[in-house]
Amino acid sequence: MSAASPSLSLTMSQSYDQARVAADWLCERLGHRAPQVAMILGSGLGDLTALLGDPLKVAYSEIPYLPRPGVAGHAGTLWRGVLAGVDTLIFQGRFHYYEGHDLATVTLPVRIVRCLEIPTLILTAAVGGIRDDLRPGALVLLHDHLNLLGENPLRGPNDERHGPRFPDLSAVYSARLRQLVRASADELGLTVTEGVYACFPGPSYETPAEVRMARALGADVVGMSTVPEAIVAGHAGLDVLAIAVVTNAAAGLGEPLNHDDVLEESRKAVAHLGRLLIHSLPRLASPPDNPA
Ligand SMILES: O=P(O)(O)O[C@@H]1C[C@H](O)[C@@H](CO)O1
Ligand code: HPA
Repeated sequence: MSAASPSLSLTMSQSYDQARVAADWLCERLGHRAPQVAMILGSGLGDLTALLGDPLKVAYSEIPYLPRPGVAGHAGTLWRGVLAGVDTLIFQGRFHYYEGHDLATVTLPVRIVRCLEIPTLILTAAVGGIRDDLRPGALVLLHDHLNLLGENPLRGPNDERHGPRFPDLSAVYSARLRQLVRASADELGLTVTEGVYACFPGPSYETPAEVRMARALGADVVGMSTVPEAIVAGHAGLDVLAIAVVTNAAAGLGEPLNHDDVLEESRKAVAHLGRLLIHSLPRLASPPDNPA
């Protein structure tokens, strides 16, 4: 049932059915009680799974309909365990549009999270920094995005089981969750800023002119993921937090780019991102009317 090669285009209803099958399969394998929080880990951030206590894991290749990630730094393992007392599901690795997948496949993990009835989704990503203060290692909470993919994962007939035809994305990145993380960062003495993510299709890094365009459009960071996942999560009514790790100055603003350097920088950031998650996760997992 799983595919190693890029998939053909799926309708939204087919992706709902696939997510339902995968979620039911995961309930049998990892337990029927819904985890409190789900995370999708970006390039080089896989070592965050070491924070999990009592971990259970399953290879993506075993999960119905999930392809194997084809990019270094994306292991392709799904974990369930306890992080700072919070029952957490972690996708160690994501699918990117540039790998050749359609956006339904890219966002299948998000649909699975919805089918598992997990209310809160934390997206993480490695990014290039455009804003002058964003040096490698900086953590940026996304408060908005520019979808420059030229595609939208919700294109095609809408399936109301997923969400409404015309979802409002004006608050897709939860202000409440961002505020909780900022409070945790303050208590830990960590610097965290906010910014706008511009999503390019990749796999080539942006040109300097594209980075200047993204800056002029209001972007603070650039990347090749996260936005399709956030759109689908917003459509499905999930509470979304997105944390970007700056791994490099965006093209034209620093050194030439390569993925090995991106991985090296994001692996370095695991330590402080991990501290931040350990501190903030109990608050993020608490219902708004019952703060931890
Ligand atoms: O999965 P993320 O967005 O963290 O990965 C970034 C974007 C490309 O896949 C890759 C470029 O180095 O890292
Ligand atoms: O500069 C970048 N551009 C796009 N994606 C990235 N992922 C890490 N750095 C970058």
